[in-house]
Amino acid sequence: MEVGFLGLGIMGKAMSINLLRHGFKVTVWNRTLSKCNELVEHGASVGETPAAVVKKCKYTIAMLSDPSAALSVVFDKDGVLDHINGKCYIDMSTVDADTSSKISEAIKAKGGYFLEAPVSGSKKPAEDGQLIILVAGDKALYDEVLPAFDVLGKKSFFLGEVGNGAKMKLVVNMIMGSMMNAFSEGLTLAERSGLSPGTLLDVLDLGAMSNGMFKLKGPTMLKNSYPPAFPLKHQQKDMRLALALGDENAVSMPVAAAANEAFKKARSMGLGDLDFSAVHETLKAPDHSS
Ligand SMILES: NC(=O)C1=CN([C@@H]2O[C@H](COP(=O)(O)OP(=O)(O)OC[C@H]3O[C@@H](n4cnc5c(N)ncnc54)[C@H](OP(=O)(O)O)[C@@H]3O)[C@@H](O)[C@H]2O)C=CC1
Ligand SMILES: O=CCCC(=O)O
Repeated sequence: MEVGFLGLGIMGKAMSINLLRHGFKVTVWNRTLSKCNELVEHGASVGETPAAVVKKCKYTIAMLSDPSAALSVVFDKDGVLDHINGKCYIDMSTVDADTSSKISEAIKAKGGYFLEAPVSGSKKPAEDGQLIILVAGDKALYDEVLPAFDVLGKKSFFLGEVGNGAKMKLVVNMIMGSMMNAFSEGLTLAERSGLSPGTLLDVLDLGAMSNGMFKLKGPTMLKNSYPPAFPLKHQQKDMRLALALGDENAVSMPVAAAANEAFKKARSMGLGDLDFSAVHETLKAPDHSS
């Protein structure tokens, strides 16, 4: 199967390398074109523009930072729409349902086929083909591209009409962002009250709250180390979009709202490009206890 891939950030790079490793022919494009060079070393071809990639490939996947990037790649000059007639577009970026619907409508109006397919799972699962893929849109296209989803992920869910994949992803990340803040507060409280935060990790791991995120991020957070797997600026974008979904549906989300404030504070401290676990740093204000 020949696929195009737009967006070679942390996720897009890992996903496209994984596709190449599994025998897919991949043509890549990235806004900063120099980032394509590493993919060429892995066997990819390069398209000069999103339009050129779509022209060449029957299926094009996108993995872009946010709604504005996702819209720009489709609607701007030399964008996806130029050659979409008869072609298939799969947007795996995390965006809101409105953005996804706008893209879907425009693509269908030009004779193309569309799926939204945001993912749960981060850099390592992307490298290992262990993502969880939240798909919605054209069911026939979903069935057609299952071989690619099977390489990229350990499980895909077909959720019905466009928007449902985006909403599911935002709900999941809203929970994750809130949990990360509670976890950071717990680590800080343990330390400041004279307990060993390392022992707290062991206690948590043995009980009902044991989870992959605490296990993965806890040890690095205790070392004040936040190499970006999921950049904090993207987690804050997801909290913002999830809160907007809460507004639309009159769902009160005080915990998520507080978590969003903490991520905003972290961004204002210049931590946006670090891993989202760097929200831990917002709790390290000078200690006035003595
Ligand atoms: N990292 C993670 O763990 C996960 C991320 N996601 C989601 O996946 C998406 C990508 O995340 P990730 O790879 O981490 O992000 P990165 O910040 O590493 O990469 C972002 C990508 O978007 C491109 N981009 C940004 N703005 C524009 C624009 N205006 N026009 C065209 N391209 C643009 C960047 O291009 P350039 O190189 O030129 O800047 C880059 O290729 C996001 O929606 C994120 O929320 C989902 C699951 C996990
Ligand atoms: O959107 C990013 C999700 C990161 C994860 O699921 O670990």
